[in-house]
Amino acid sequence: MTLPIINVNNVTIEYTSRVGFFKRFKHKALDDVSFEVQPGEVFGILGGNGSGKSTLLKVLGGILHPDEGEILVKPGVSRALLSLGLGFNPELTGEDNAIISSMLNGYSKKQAQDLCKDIAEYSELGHFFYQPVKTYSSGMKSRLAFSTAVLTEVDVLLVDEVLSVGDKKFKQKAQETLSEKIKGHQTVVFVSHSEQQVRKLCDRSIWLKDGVLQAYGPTAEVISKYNNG
Ligand SMILES: Nc1ncnc2c1ncn2[C@@H]1O[C@H](COP(=O)(O)OP(=O)(O)OP(=O)(O)O)[C@@H](O)[C@H]1O
Repeated sequence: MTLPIINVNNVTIEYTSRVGFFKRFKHKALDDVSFEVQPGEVFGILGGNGSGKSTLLKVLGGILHPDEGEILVKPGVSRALLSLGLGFNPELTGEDNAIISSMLNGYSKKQAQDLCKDIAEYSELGHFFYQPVKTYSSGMKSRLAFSTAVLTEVDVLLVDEVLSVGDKKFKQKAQETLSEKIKGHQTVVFVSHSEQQVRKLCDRSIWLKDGVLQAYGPTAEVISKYNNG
């Protein structure tokens, strides 16, 4: 077996929220979670509402840092998180957000500006591409997020339900592009409520329940446990 591209070791994330002037509520969104993602594989994260899937994706994307445990990413590996409404500055235009995203992924300003033309075309946002993101609908934000992440070459794509919004035509185009990337051995970590999508796309998967890992391995086996549990 090759060396993992991402190694998740005993990761725990605890959210603290204020529930009154003197009271705080603590909740473990992830509890001692461990698994590995191999280069070139499509890895699925299954689980019901509130099970910790999006939190885990944010940890994998380096946006959240574990309270306990660690995440080891192979040196030099770039990651992009495709998630609705995350990471965009609402005051900036789609164009500026796309440029910043690509530059955060290691592109020079000139390279990012060149790529921007492709992102504008792929996203089919028309003149809205040059308007502030706060004027976008959720479907338009998802188009911008998908187009930016998928056209910027990154080593690991972290996909969070982005494919579930947008109109039928764009959704189909997005799925075809993702399939092409997968055929080209793109590493993808994929969160979905849809068992069929995970079954179709993912080699291996995990199932999370209340932040705790219930199953880890080949997707068919994980789905069978998910359905019985
Ligand atoms: N910023 C936050 N502050 C406090 N609690 C949070 C926060 N974000 C998430 N949680 C809690 O952490 C748990 C896991 O949330 P998360 O969004 O990761 O779940 P999920 O599996 O992605 O859910 P869904 O399928 O509904 O999108 C939930 O109980 C949620 O209420």
